[in-house]
Amino acid sequence: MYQNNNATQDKSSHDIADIRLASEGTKRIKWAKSHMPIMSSLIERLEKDKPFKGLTIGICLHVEAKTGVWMEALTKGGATVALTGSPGSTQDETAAALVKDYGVHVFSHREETFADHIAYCKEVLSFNPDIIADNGADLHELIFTDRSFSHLQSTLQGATEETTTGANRLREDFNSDKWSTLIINDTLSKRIIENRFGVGSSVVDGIMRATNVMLHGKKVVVIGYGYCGSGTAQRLRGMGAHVTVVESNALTRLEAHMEGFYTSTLEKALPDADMVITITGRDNVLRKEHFELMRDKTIIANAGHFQREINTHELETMSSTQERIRPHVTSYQIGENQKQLFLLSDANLVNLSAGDGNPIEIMDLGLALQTLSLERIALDAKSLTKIPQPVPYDIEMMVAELSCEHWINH
Ligand SMILES: NC(=O)c1ccc[n+]([C@@H]2O[C@H](COP(=O)([O-])OP(=O)(O)OC[C@H]3O[C@@H](n4cnc5c(N)ncnc54)[C@H](O)[C@@H]3O)[C@@H](O)[C@H]2O)c1
Repeated sequence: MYQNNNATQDKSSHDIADIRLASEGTKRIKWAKSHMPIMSSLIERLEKDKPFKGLTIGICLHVEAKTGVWMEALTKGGATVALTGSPGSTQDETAAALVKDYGVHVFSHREETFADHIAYCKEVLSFNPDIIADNGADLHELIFTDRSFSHLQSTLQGATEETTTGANRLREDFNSDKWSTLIINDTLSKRIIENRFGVGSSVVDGIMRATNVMLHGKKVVVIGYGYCGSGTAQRLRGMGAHVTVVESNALTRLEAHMEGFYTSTLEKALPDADMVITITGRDNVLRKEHFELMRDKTIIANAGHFQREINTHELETMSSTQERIRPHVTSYQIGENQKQLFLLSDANLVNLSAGDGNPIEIMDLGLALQTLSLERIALDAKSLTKIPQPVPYDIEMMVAELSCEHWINH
């Protein structure tokens, strides 16, 4: 078993589905790396410079092949890494490869529940990380709320946070001034390139893989027209769907209108929809009263960070039977007429659960932002103010220039 020098020694080193899947996972990671020129060049440099030597990094990010390339960058850069993912998005092959071939302490498996996820976040924090890289602020929350980890409030050198949801939680719920958290999602490059273009196309891909249904001519309601929702609405329109946007912010709704989308309220839009997608980052967006309005055979999916955008408990309670009819489709029978509603991927992020998540090249850019942010914290945390804040501008511009070099000028 891989020996970790910095972390607590008398604890399990990993918890994954099946170590025998490692060779398949290593192939996936190598395929991803072959399309990640920015990360490949960073890996070469970090292996020489070793900026993370002696440091333990605790990470929460989807355990999939592109993340695997990031793990290679951090371990070759000298770090001990403990990693967990999110419910529904873990590739068990990648998890096995990271444990066996990359020496990462992985706590994650495909079928994990949200309770498992929190237990795994605790496993990661029990390695006493010097730096954390978070996804949705679950690691941050534990450091602030669980006494077992409160000592990290004074020892942590810094953190990154990947998502819109995590950024909202850090600013609205925790308001920490104990260390700097660099918010990857605050960069325009992540918002525009990843959220708009990457999420837009991968959500369409995930829905098509999950259902195998045609999108042309379908009436699709997209709830939330932020960076991810607008990209998703655009890509769905490109596939021939008739898209209606439901957006709570008046200015953003106006933007959707100016882009030529129908805009409406849930009450008006749902009875006529073939498909409904939530992508807001907020809880309980779809509830009992909304399921009641939907017609027979409506397909429902979530692409926002947390499953709880859709109240699956209320959907279960109001249905007489539930049946998994395809690997990513559950049918709920509802009411006297036995209306069927189809929920994709148990309301987990449909692009990561039913598909492979964002295209590889897009995550080459996003993970370069992550890597350089962690390097800045490791080498120069004192230059950063101790609050949640954007990634330093020079890092964002460096990654944008590298992307131009590899995507356009090559
Ligand atoms: N699936 C993925 O791969 C992926 C990638 C990045 C981000 N995300 C997640 O997607 C979600 C959205 O991210 P974003 O960057 O687009 O955020 P954003 O803040 O840019 O947009 C969210 C939009 O939803 C609207 N909204 C909020 N509550 C609403 C409601 N009840 N009804 C209608 N509209 C509502 C807001 O006004 C806002 O315009 C977040 O949870 C984020 O973490 C997912």
